[in-house]
Order: sequence, then structure tokens, then C-alpha cells
Amino acid sequence: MRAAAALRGTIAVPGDKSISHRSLMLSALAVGESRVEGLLEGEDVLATAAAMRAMGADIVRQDDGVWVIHGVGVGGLLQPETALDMGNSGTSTRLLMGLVASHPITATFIGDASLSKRPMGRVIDPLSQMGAQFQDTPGGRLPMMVRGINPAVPIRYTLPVASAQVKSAILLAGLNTPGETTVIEPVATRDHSERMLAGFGADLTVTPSPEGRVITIRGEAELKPQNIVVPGDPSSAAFWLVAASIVPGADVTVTNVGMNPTRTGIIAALKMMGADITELNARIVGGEPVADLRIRHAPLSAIEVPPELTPSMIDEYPVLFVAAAYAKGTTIARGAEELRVKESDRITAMAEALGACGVVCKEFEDGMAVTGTGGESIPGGATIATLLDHRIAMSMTIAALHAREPITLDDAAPVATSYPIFFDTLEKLGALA
Ligand SMILES: O=C(O)C1=C[C@@H](OP(=O)(O)O)[C@@H](O)[C@H](O)C1
Ligand SMILES: C=C(OP(=O)(O)O)C(=O)O
Repeated sequence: MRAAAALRGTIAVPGDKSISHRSLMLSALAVGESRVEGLLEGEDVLATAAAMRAMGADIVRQDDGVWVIHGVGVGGLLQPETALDMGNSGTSTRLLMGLVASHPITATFIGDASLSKRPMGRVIDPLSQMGAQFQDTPGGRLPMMVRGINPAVPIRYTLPVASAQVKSAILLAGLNTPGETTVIEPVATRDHSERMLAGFGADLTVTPSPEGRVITIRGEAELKPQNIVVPGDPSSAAFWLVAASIVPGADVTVTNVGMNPTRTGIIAALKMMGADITELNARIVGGEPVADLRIRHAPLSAIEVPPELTPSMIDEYPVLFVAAAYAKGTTIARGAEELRVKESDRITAMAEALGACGVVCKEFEDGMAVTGTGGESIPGGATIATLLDHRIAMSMTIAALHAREPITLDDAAPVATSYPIFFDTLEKLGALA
């Protein structure tokens, strides 16, 4: 990837990954026909679709791109005949373990080399308390067999780690569990599960308390089919926010970006750095706030990233580190130790990738310090190990857009997990000319 001469135009990003997974899962549990428009057709979401089909749902993509789902009803999931291949997707794995946990079925979960290293103990613990049984690979890893139980036992569980996946796994298990299942979230994480479960008709309440957000779902629930419009993914838009900020002369508008406040930490952080981001046409689409974002090149300054932003930008740290590499001064991000258990260890991966491109980075156990150029080109000229991690591949592609020497990815294929048209969009903006 070479430096971009200009970066101009109007683009749309694909559907939100978190909302796409949940659209398929909840539609597959509703009785009747649901329709989903704007579904992200990335590998992670397709893994969820295949798993829901393997457990009995009828899921069809129409020629017009609308997905039509006939669900089996809560409690109606069938025993899958073969192992569920989750590919690279942590969200599919952890949320589906929650669904299986309260059904009288057994499912084996497998995944790629990256997913097979990721910790599953965080869902095994609460779901075991609900009565599910697990046969895992040492260290709580995949491959793993999950034996669900019905009726499962409702629990009251305080999340030990800020994770929307763990929260969602418990709430999904609670759907088919008689009584009240409660998750207490000391630190708020993305709330798509709560919004969508309520939208599908589940009896769910969210109450603030001194301990945090108290989320209670009452089972056994009946879900009503829905028509869903999936907003564009802010985590995908983040690449263009940073790209346009660092490439001189850039002027990019990204349309239809999800602006759920539990997801917009990257916009707040970039604005603190001096980014020129304008929100246009704020509106509500499918129950979620959405806006178009116009981003123009601007000089960036280093910040200390407020740790309270962490959950609302957890997937955006790799590209934030790229912004930091072009900012004036040393940006410091702490309180983000979760980055070490994503598709790769994203702290070490980005420290090594940016380091190989001549950027000074200092790793902390829970974050990183990055010293930027003040807007000048970074040296570049390295080949980057993408480590089966889509966000490392895309972040380093953005880093290349204003580098002195080309930056090469050893493997660009991981991009397809969350953003299959990423390189097409880069071409559309004039970066590959
Ligand atoms: O619930 C979700 O859809 C997600 C939650 C986050 O993971 P954690 O729950 O592990 O923080 C995030 O990193 C992931 O991309 C999607
Ligand atoms: C962490 C991510 O996804 P998942 O956990 O679903 O693999 C991500 O998309 O950055």
C-alpha cells in the first residue's frame, strides 16, 4: 500500500457487525418472518447465519440483498448435526454459547487459529452457574463442547470484565430460562442486545444503581418477528475518520454511520486530538441514532485518552494508534488491557507494526504510548504481520496512506471478516490511483 495522493468523496460503510449478529440470532428465535436490510455480509456474520441454520432457522438472502428469516421460537433450537464453525468471530462464539446453554442440546464450537487462542472462561463461568456443562480445551479455549440444560437456573451476575459479549451471552441464556436473569454491568458496554431484545418483545428492564447498570430479563420469553434496518458500522467508519484526518487535502463524507453513544468513543477521542469531524443529518434508523460524518484533514495533537472512553471504542484502538502516529506529541492510552485478548494481542501487534514503520511506541500492560510526527509522513517501508486480525490489517493500510515508503501486509484476507469491501472503498476514494 502506497501513500494516497488525495482522499475525497462520499462513501457508505457496511452494516454494523454487532447489530447484524444479533439480528440473525433474535430473528432465528422469533416465531414468524423477520426481514433484515443492510446486514453486514462479512465472514463473522455469515458464521452466525450458518450456525443458526444448523440449529433449525430458515435464513435466506434475497436477490435484493434483504435477508428473510423464519425462526424456530425461543426454546426451539435443534441439536446441530456437525460442529459449529465460528471462524474468526468471538461475538458469534460467546453469544451462541449463551443460546445453547439454556436449550436441551449439545453443540461443539470450533474456530480458526486466532479464535482458538481466545479466552472463553468469561462465559463458561456464568453459564455453568446456570447449569450448562462445558468440555473445553485447557485454558478455557476452543474447540469446546457445550451441553445445554432446560430449564436452566436464573442467576444474578456481576460482570468481572467490561464485555458486551459476556453480558449478551447471559441475557440470551436468560431468554429461555424461567424467572429473572440479571446482569450487573459496573461499566457500561455497547447496549445493542438490550435495545434489540426489547424491540423483539422480550420483558427486559435496565435500572441504574450504585453497582452499575442492572439488566434483568424475564424468561421464558416469546419473541415477535421484526423488520430491521441495520445502520452503518461506526467501527468501520473509524478507518475513514483517521484516514481523512491524516492525509493532506482529504475531504471525505461517510453516510449512515451508527451513532449509538456506547460506540462513539473514537469520535470523541479524535475530536479531542483536533480532528475536523462534522455530524450531519442526525436521525433515527431502526431504533438507533445515525448520522453522516464529514471529515477534513486537520493537524492532530497528542492526548491522554480518557480511560472512561475505553468500552465505547474498544475495537478502534488500533486505528487510534495510527492517528497518534501522525499527531504532534505523545499520545497515551491506558485501561485497555482487553486489547490483549482480541483477534490478536492488539497492543503488541500495533507496537510492532508501527515500530517497524519507524514510529516510537512504548507498550504498557494495559495500553500504549505513541509518539507522533506532527503531521509529517512516517517512514513506513515494512511488511506487517496481520496475525489473522482484520483491524490490524485495515489500521496499517490507513497508516500507509501518508507514509514515505510503501507498507505491505503479509495477508490482507482477514479484512473480509468485518469489512469485505474495504479495499474497494479505498479505491473509490482515490487512494489506489
Ligand atoms: O458484543 C459485541 O458485538 C462485541 C463486543 C466487543 O467484545 P467484548 O465483549 O469482548 O469486549 C467487541 O470487541 C466486539 O467486536 C463486538
Ligand atoms: C473483537 C472483534 O470481534 P470479535 O470479538 O467478534 O471477534 C472485532 O471486531 O474487533
